[in-house]
Amino acid sequence: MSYVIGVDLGTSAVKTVLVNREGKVAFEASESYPLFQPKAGYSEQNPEDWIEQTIVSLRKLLEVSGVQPSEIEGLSFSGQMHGLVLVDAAGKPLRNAILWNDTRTTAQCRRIEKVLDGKLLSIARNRALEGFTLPKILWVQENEPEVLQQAAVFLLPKDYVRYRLTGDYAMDYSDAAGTLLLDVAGKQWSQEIAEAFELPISLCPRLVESFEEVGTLLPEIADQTGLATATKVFAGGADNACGAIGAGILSEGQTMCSIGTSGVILSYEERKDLDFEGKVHFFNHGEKDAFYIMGVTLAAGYSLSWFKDTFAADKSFDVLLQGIDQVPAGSQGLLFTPYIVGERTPHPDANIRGSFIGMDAGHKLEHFGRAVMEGITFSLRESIDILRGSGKTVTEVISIGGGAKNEAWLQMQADIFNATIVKLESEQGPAMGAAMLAAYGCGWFSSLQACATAFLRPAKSYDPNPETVAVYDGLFALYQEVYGQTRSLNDRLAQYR
Ligand SMILES: Nc1ncnc2c1ncn2[C@@H]1O[C@H](COP(=O)(O)OP(=O)(O)O)[C@@H](O)[C@H]1O
Ligand SMILES: O=C(CO)[C@@H](O)[C@H](O)COP(=O)(O)O
Repeated sequence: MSYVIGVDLGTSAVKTVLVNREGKVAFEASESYPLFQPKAGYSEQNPEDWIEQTIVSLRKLLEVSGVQPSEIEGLSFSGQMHGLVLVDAAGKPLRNAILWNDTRTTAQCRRIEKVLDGKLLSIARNRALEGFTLPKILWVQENEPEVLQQAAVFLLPKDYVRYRLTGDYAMDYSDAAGTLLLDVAGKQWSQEIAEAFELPISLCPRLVESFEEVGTLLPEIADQTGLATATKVFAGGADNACGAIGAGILSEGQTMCSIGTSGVILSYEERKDLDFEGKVHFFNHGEKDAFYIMGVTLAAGYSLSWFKDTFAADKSFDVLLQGIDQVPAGSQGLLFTPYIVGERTPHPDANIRGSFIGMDAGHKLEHFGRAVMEGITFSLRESIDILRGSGKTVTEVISIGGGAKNEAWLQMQADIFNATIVKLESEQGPAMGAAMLAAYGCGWFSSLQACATAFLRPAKSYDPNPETVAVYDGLFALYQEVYGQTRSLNDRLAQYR
């Protein structure tokens, strides 16, 4: 039997899947690593933690599966987007990685808008948001100039891991699109944007397609993981592009909901000249010359894990969520907004923070748990509404990520989105998408679409219940008011954080 491996470098953990020629996940492994928040709004990881845990995860995958290294033909990656890894001439990281959910860069976003004005949207096709990479590079330029001076190249998280596994620098278009330095439609680094901020273009690595073979494993990595040096390595893609591939979002009209640390509503797009005025992100897909649009909730799964860790640390997710289907839709008047690290879509606002509105003495832990899940899902509904408002029809949504593990949450998505929710056999969308890039790269299929047809199987679907849809429609209107009503309060509270 032959296999491919997908490595998903997430924010909470690295997940690896071993997939056979039929698309069956033969084995999966996961190793977590810490997130450092030295100040409010800061979010960093140590790139060395990614390397150590990726190696452990790959080794476990081989040991537990008993598969022979020679049976594994290829390996590819999916990675958390936007995170800045600056490396020196010897390939050593110069500081911790600054992650996608770090919001320290508001001043740099305003600088980008002032310097580039309308050019930003016409070239990079996205607004200046705190999470993107260029504002992070400018933050280092302004605050740690000695670090930027020593930098030979900047990489994104999974590109750094791939570099350590193969010894080569590269970045694929889908991940490069989230830097604000790429001419998204033209598929090349923007000299104009780099020059506007006095950044040498040599800082940008070689651009490749997600399914392109970029090397094989270094002997020391083969030694540590048990894999063969001949294993082909394919570039891989941004976790949302890979999630889309792993959910089969490969043609017009298909929509995905991903609840990982962040939350994403994503729709396939082949028209490169569409203008959403920056209301949603517009990025290159992992499929050649295709694109996708998406809206992002910064703290989706993260709101639930924050809630669990803070108020029910002794409980597993399954135990915490056990009683929530006994609580009626609307959590008996308790509303939550998931702005605990700021927000992106539809409110690009680093200062806004979350709220529980309507707390009553009768509310129990399960009301709060349900309200948190409803608030996260309402936030994602805002992105669904933007898609619908742009003329797209959303009647079916493929749901992936950690949030798709819970049945009640899947039904809640159906009722809040008023669409049928489909869960696939594996909710490991991004890791599966990475494995599919390797399978296609190895020549197992003539296209990613053909690979999706062979690999992806629906497990269950959840239809909206019209009565619950009506309840949620009413509550959603109230939810939408909370941002405006709490905005100025949060601006004034910011000084106390
Ligand atoms: N059993 C579960 N039920 C509901 N939600 C869960 C469960 N397990 C994990 N989650 C949610 O999924 C999130 C992690 O999703 P995952 O896709 O693994 O994230 P990432 O790729 O960002 O590391 C957690 O923050 C949590 O909110
Ligand atoms: O910033 C974005 C997308 O723009 C996030 O979606 C990151 O890519 C992190 O993803 P997860 O760790 O939640 O999968």
